[in-house]
Amino acid sequence: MSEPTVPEPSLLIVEDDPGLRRQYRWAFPGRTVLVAGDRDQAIDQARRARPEVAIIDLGLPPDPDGISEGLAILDALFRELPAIKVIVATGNGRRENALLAIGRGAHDFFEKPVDIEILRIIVDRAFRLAALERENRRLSNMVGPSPLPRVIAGSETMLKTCRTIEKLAPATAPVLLLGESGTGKEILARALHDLGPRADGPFIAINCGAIPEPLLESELFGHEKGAFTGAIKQTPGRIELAQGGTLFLDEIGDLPLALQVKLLRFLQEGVIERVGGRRPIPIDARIVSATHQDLDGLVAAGRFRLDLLFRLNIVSVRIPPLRERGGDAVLLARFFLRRFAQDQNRQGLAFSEAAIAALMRHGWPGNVRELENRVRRAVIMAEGQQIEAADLDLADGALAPLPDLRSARREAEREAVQLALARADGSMVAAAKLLGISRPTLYALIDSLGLSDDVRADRAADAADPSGPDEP
Ligand SMILES: Nc1ncnc2c1ncn2[C@@H]1O[C@H](COP(=O)(O)OP(=O)(O)OP(=O)(O)O)[C@@H](O)[C@H]1O
Repeated sequence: MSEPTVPEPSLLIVEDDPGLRRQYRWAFPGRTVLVAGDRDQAIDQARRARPEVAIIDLGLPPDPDGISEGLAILDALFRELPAIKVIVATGNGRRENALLAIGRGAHDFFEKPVDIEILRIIVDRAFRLAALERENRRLSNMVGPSPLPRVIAGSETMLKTCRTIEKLAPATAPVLLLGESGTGKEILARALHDLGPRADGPFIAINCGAIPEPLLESELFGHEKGAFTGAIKQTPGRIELAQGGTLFLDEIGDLPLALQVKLLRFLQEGVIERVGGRRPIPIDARIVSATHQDLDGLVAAGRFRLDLLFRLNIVSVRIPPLRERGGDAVLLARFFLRRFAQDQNRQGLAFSEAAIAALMRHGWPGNVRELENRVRRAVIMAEGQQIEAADLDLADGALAPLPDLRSARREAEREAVQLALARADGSMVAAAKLLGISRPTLYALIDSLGLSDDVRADRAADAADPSGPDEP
C-alpha cells in the first residue's frame, strides 16, 4: 500500500473555546494550522488534510469536565492516521488525565493555561519526529534491488549470491547451498524453484536433521502398506511428492550413512523404491540441498560419502552470513517491521536512530532468522510509535560520548601517579623514578592533579607508623 502524499505537514487543533482557537491559530507562524471545534470537524479535517500533528483539548463537550470526548477523538484520529502525533491539553493539575492519554498513544501533553513558548517547542519536536518516521516509512517501502522474489538484498555480497541463483535457476543440475543457520537457504532454494522451468510443479522441503532416523527413510522414500508395524496404508515419500518440481534437502550433512546410499542410487538412476516395495518408481525432480556443516570435513571423518557429495555438489553457492552483508540488516529489519506492523495493526511504528545504530552494530550470530525474531518481538513490545534498541533486546547502538583529549590525558596522568606512589610505597624519589620524571616535577604534578591532600594524608599515616618511609 503506498503512503498517501502529504502536501505539506499540517497541524490540527481541536478546541471548543473560540478564544483559544484564535490564540493557537496565530501561535505557529509558518505552519498550516487547521482548527476543529468538535469530533466530526476533527475527523473531517483529518481525512481531508492528513495532518501530521494534532493538539486536542481533552475536556470537550459533551463531557467538558471529563476526558471521554477527548479520548474518543484521540482514538478516532489514530484510526484515520495511525502515525499522527497527538499532543493533549489538560486542565491545570489534571496530569493523571494526560498520562491516560499517553497510555493510549498520545505523543505529549501540556497543561492549561497555555504557555505558547513551551507549546511551540513540543509541537516542533512532534513535527520533527513525524518527519523522521515518514522518512523511515519511505525507506522501508524501498526494498532492495534484489533480482529474486521475496528475497531482500542490498549489499554487493548478497546481490552476487542472488545473481548466481538467478543464473542457475533455468538449469536442472543439483545445487548445494552452503550457509550458516538462518542465512536464508530455504528462501533461496525456493527462488531457484520459482524462477526455474518446474515452477508450476511442487516445492517439497525436508529437514534431514529434524526427523528421527527410523522415520526418515519412509519420510523420504515412502512405504507400502504393511511394510512395518503401523504402515496401514501405502504412503508416498517426499521424493515422490516432488515429482515434476523441486526437492529441497535441508541439513543434508545430517543424513545417516545408510540413507546416503539410497539417496545416491536415486541420484544416479532417477528411480526410488518405497520401503517394503519392489517396484522402481521413476522420479523427475530438481535436487537442491543445503547445509551449515563442512561437508569435506564430514567426508574426511567418514560421516559423509564422497560419491554422494560429488552428485549433490555439481554447483555450490555460498550464502554470506548477515554480518558480511553491510547495511542489509537495516534493510531486512525495515522489511520485517512493515510486515509485522501490518499484522499487528501498528502501521505507524518506526525504528529510532539508536535502534538503527544497534541493528548495524550487532553481530547477528543467528543471521536473518534472529533478526526476524527480534523485530517480531519488538513490534509487540514497543510502547510508543518508535522501536528502541531495548525493544529489540539489543544494547543501545549510540556511541558513548568521547571524553575530550585534555581530560583523558589528565585521567591517564592521575592513574599513573597513583600507581607509581602505590608501587613506591609512598617514596617520592622511587615514584618519580618509576614515572621517569624529576622529584620537583612529580610534586608539581601531584599539585595540579589535586592529589596533594591524599599524599599528605598518606604521610600523616606513615608518620604514625614507625615502619613507614623516612624520606621527606
Ligand atoms: N534475504 C532475505 N529476505 C527476506 N527474508 C529472508 C531473507 N533471508 C532469510 N529470510 C527469512 O528469514 C527466515 C530464515 O530463513 P531460512 O529459513 O530460509 O534460513 P535457513 O538458512 O534455511 O535456516 P536454517 O539453517 O535454520 O534452516 C525465514 O523466515 C526467511 O523467510
